[in-house]
Amino acid sequence: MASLPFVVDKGCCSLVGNRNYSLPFLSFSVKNSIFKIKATRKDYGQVGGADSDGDGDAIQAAINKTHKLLAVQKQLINQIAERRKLVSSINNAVNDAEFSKQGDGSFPSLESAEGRGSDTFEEGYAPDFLSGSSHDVSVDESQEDPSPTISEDYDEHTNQIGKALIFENSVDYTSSKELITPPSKQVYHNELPPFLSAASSSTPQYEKYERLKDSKVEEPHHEAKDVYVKNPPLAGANVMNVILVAAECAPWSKTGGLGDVAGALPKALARRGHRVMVVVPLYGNYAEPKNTGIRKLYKVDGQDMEVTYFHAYIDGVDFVFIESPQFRHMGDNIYGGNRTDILKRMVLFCKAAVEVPWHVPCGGVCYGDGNLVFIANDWHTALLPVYLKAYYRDNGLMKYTRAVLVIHNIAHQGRGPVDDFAFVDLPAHYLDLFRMYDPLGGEHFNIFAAGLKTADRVVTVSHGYAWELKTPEGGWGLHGIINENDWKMKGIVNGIDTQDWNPQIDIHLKSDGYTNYSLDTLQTGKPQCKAALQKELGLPVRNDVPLIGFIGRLDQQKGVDLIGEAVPWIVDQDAQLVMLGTGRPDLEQMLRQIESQHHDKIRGWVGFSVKTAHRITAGADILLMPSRFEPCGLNQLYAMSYGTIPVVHAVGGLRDTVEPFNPYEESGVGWTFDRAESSQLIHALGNCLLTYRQYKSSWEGLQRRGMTRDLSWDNAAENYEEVLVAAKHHW
Ligand SMILES: Nc1ncnc2c1ncn2[C@@H]1O[C@H](COP(=O)(O)OP(=O)(O)O[C@H]2O[C@H](CO)[C@@H](O)[C@H](O)[C@H]2O)[C@@H](O)[C@H]1O
Repeated sequence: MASLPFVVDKGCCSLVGNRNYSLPFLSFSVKNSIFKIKATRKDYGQVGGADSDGDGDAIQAAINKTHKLLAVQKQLINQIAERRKLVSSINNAVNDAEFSKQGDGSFPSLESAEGRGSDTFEEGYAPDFLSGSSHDVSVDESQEDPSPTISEDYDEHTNQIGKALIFENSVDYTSSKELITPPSKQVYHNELPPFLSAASSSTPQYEKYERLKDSKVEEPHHEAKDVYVKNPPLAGANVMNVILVAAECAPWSKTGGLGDVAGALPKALARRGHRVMVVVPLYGNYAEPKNTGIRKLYKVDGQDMEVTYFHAYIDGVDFVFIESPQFRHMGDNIYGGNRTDILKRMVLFCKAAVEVPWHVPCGGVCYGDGNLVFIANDWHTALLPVYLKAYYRDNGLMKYTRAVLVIHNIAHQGRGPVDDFAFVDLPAHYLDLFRMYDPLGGEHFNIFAAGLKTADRVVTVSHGYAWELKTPEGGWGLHGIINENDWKMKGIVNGIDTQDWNPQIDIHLKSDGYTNYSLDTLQTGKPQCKAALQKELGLPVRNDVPLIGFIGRLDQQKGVDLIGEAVPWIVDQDAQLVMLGTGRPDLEQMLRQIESQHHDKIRGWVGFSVKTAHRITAGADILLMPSRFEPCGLNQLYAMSYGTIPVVHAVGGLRDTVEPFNPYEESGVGWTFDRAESSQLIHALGNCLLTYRQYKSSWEGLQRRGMTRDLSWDNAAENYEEVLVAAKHHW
């Protein structure tokens, strides 16, 4: 029997004989393990049509060949199955290591998860408070994406526990000589799922698919970081699904540092190979996210509230936006409204966010609740670990899902009267988690307290702040709980987004006379930015005056009033001062007043402008941060990377990150002072100005050390990973 070379294309498999016979068209699908053999009479006729005398023989020969071909196909199918098993076993080996404590080895299935409503919980697992908590509303048929259905098989591509959501329009997949695992195109329609691109790229099957895949992914405004696709996951066997949940996320929504962290940390975790999602409210009409068509109802204060899920995939991260009338147009007032308004918004947000891994297919596949860790942030999402426990884990659901709570600022706790408990919709015995007493507030309801108690792990944003939180002064009434939970607490210093905050590529320095610069071009680039800033703000354009900057929320925390007290001294120094901020009306008024009193030297910009923040960071020589407390602080990190010298109160993260200048050893990156007092600020700033004016080489050394520091999120992400792993193994 002559060998029959294969001619393979993506849609079908045809075979050509050595006598130019066209052999029967065969197609099969590996999807759902159903194989279809199509051989029409016409096809057979063509096979035998070469020799009319030998029609019978030819047909018989063709039939024999077809049988052989079928055997070959069967063999190929078996090989595919073997490959699938191999990939599956690789993934399972990873998962097994993580889930070895699981007992029966079973995973919670998405099927039961899908049932999230009371009618589909297992008998006896239907918590009263959950029934009606979320309902399927509908999937909008008009959306481009087809409705997902549950596939019959476990899909090893998804690294997913439970049944995978597969889109109906998936194409049949045919074999080739080079066996390629059915491409995720079947499952992910036009994009490579994030966890696959990094986590699984080391397996040959995926590498082959890499070459085949349509490289077009949704990339609205960031460039793809395909560089990561080729590397094996840095996280190794610890690869997991991570969902960061926050009330704000840059660049879409930001009132301060939380937005920056929510926009940047997930990308760093994704670079380590994790499958990472951010869940955030949709406050406006953003360009990037697309409506998934998936809608749900959640009860808040007895009323059904509808949410719709939007999705964007950017820089290896799934961004899921929760749209609801409650969030619409709140972008400039994220924490605004009265106490119960914001409480209800956060109840809705947390209820919807905790079920995102069940409902929202990202690249076609839901995250599922196995091998999953949530990262909640501040009091706004501190209800998430509570809901995870009360609604799900107490009821045998989401058994393998964990929650880490990050403290960015303990000063805001979600406090209210004990009666507020009614809004959070929890079983009565949960009240004790929220009930607090302190001498100032008396008995009250405290959301941060409940979150800290229920989270599997707690992170705060610097080592210094982790220590301060345990003191009565730094814990703001929660120090007792924090001390009790010290065993699960860790300080991790924030990083910075080196794409957004990088003087070499900063998009805000590309116009109006500003320029990008690096360490090599610092001596020309930075003065140019300084001149552009002075010009833009209408200050005298002089390179010889030190330009001092401040950027931040105008409140008690940031110590902006201390700068106000130091203004008479500052203007006597022949220096310029530029302040940007928004917040307390009296402090906003202070900014306006000092500007009008010293119009030739001071600008007080009241408002929120990301562009201006970048330009001040580049154009200023010195950045002041006299914060009374500062959990981490990002502006001093941004300043350092732009060659701008920080002068800071040595507290919290500022102490951790600003090593004081030592003129004898020529070390350090800035100046610090020990007490939040204007006299101390003046003393430190005085030394700084002296060095600026008289010790140029020391100044350049300070700039160089700041600019060459690794301030990226990559180190922090590795530390977060340790916490996530610890949470995962916490039972
Ligand atoms: N008027 C304005 N216009 C434009 N941009 C403005 C602005 N005011 C502030 N910003 C920006 O907001 C961010 C502020 O970040 P910070 O970390 O300094 O403070 P914040 O107190 O909000 O964050 C809390 O969370 C973060 C993150 O964990 C901790 O670092 C911090 O210590 C803690 O208080 C910076 O990106 C800054 O440029």
